Amino acid sequence: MMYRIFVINPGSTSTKVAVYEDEECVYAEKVEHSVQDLEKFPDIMDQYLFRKDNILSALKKVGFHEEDFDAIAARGGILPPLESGTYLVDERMVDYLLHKSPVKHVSNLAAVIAFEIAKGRIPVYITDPVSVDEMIPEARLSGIPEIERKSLSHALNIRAVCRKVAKMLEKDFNQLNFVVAHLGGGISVAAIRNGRMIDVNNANDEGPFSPERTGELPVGDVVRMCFSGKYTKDELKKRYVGKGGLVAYLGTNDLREALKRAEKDDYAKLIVEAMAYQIAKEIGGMCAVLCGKVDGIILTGGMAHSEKFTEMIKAYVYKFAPIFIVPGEFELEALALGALRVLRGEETAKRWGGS
Ligand SMILES: Nc1ncnc2c1ncn2[C@@H]1O[C@H](COP(=O)(O)OP(=O)(O)O)[C@@H](O)[C@H]1O
Ligand SMILES: CCCC(=O)OP(=O)(O)O
Repeated sequence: MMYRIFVINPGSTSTKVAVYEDEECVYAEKVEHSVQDLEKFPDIMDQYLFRKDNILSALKKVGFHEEDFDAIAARGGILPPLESGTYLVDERMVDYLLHKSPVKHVSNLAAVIAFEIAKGRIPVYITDPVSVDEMIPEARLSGIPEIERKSLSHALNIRAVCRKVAKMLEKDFNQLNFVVAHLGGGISVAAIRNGRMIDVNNANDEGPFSPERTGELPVGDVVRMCFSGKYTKDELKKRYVGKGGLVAYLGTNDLREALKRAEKDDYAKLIVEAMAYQIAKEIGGMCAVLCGKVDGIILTGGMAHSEKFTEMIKAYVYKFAPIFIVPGEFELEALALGALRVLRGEETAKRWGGS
C-alpha cells in the first residue's frame, strides 16, 4: 500500500510544502513571503490565515486536494521540552501552540494549520520539534539558579543528517556519537551521544554568531545596554535575533555576499573568519562533552554549501574526528519519513502529555 503525505514547514520568510508518496517526493514548493506581506502581521501568530491560504493555493495549483492524503506532517514548534520522535497532534497541542507557547516562532503555526486542514479526517504528526530536549542534567545549569539553559534547536535537521551519515557508515544511529553543526540563518551545534542530543546551544540565545543572530554575548555589556534607556525590549530582541551576526557587521544575512566581499575587503574577511572561528570553538566544546569519543563531525545547513567556509571550520577541528559535509536541510523529508514510519506501523506515534 502506498501512503501519500502532505508536508508543511513554515520558515521566517517562506513556507515550504511537499507531497510524498512513500519515500518519494512528488512535489515540493517554497512559497516565498515578501517583507511587505509579513510586516502586516506584527504578531507572528496572526500570520495564521495568510500562511494557510498560501499553503492551500500551492496544493490546488498542482491538482491535489485535502482528501488525497493519508496524513499531514508538520514542523513541530515550541512546545514544553520533550523527547525526540513523532507525535500525534491533538486539540490540546494546537491550543498550546496558539496560546501558551513561551516563544513566538513561526514553526508554532505548522501543526495548527495542518490540524485545521485535516479536520479530524486524517492524522497530523510532528517530528523532532524545535523543543526536543534530551539534555543531560549538567548541561542545564547556567550559573544562576533562576535561569535554566533551554534546548531549542534545529533538532529535526540535526537528527535527519545523523541518520543519513549513520546509514552511510552502515551503523545504527543509536550507537554513534556525533557533533552536528546546523549552519543556517541561525546556528545550532549539538552533541549526540548514542542517538540522543545530550547538549546543544539554544539557536536563539547561545553559541556562535550566525548570519542573523548574535549567539552568546558578554553578559555585563548586555545588562548595561538593557538599562541604557536607549532601547525598548523589542528593539533589543531584534538586535540579537534578526539583526545580529553578519547582518550587524556587514548589513547582509547572505554568506555568499559576505564571502564575495571578503575577497577584497579585510573587514568582511575578518567577520567571516570570526564566524567560522566561533563555530569551531562550539564544535570543540561539544567534542569535550562527548569525552572525545566522536564518530563524526557533521556540517549541515545552507552555509555548508560553501566549501570555502567549511574549509575554514575544518582547519580548526579536522584532528578531532572525521568530517562529513551534508549541505542544505532535510526537514521536509524528515517530516515525511517520521509520519511514514508511523503509518507503516514501524513506530508508534507518541502522545503529547500536555501542559
Ligand atoms: N550555496 C551557498 N553558498 C554559501 N552560502 C549559502 C549557500 N546557500 C545558502 N547559503 C547561506 O546559508 C544561510 C541560510 O541558511 P539556510 O539553512 O538556507 O537558512 P534557514 O536557517 O533560513 O533555513 C545564508 O547565510 C545563505 O547565504
Ligand atoms: C529556535 C531554534 C530553531 C530555529 O532557530 O529555527 P529557524 O532557524 O528556522 O528560525
